[in-house]
Amino acid sequence: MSKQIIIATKNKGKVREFEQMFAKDGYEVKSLLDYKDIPDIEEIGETFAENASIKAETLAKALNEVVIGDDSGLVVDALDGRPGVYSARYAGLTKSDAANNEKVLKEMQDIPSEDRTARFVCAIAVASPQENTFIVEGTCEGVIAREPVGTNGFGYDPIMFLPAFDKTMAQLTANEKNEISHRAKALQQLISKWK
Ligand SMILES: O=c1nc[nH]c2c1ncn2[C@H]1C[C@H](O)[C@@H](COP(=O)(O)OP(=O)(O)OP(=O)(O)O)O1
Ligand SMILES: [Mg+2]
Repeated sequence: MSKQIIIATKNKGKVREFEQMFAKDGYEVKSLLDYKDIPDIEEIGETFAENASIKAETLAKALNEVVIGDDSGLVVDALDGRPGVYSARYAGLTKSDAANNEKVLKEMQDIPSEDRTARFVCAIAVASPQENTFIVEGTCEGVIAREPVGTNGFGYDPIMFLPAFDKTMAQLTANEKNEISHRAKALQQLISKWK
């Protein structure tokens, strides 16, 4: 019997990263892309943790299985924490990564280098039909670039510059990103606290 993890996400970039990170433990990853009959889950929470819980609990209930929810996004200091929980829909409901990046860069155009600090945040919630929901969080610090650079990853990766690598997140290989990302750190928390 193959081990299976169900993630309450429709985001292909997240699914790919969870597949990469769970592959070494022999888990098969399922997502909302495999359960087409589940209605859209509304992200009405005010925090990443709330939205991760909403996604995980909704699908756990629908499937009567243990489910993981991931709510994540970009928090920019000079923008008072925006896009934050609105990261996916920042430039509109079409949820375009390119348009979101463009909007952040435009809002940041007059912000000097030293004030361009930002972080990715990822909340992961584990919901089960029987037990209380369990939530962990990971962050990854960087600065907002002047223009998009790199083609790996997804979302805001091309505009998130990581001084320690002298590269944007979109210039890292999948393996490099999966060692240092907010999602990787949240998953490490989950694994260490789960036992
Ligand atoms: O590693 C990342 N590198 C770059 N950008 C990222 C990352 N992780 C999340 N992000 C961005 C994508 C999206 O603009 C938002 C997540 O929004 P979020 O609602 O959690 O996900 P989503 O709507 O794309 O899929 P779903 O809700 O079905 O999981 O933050
Ligand atoms: Mg979403």
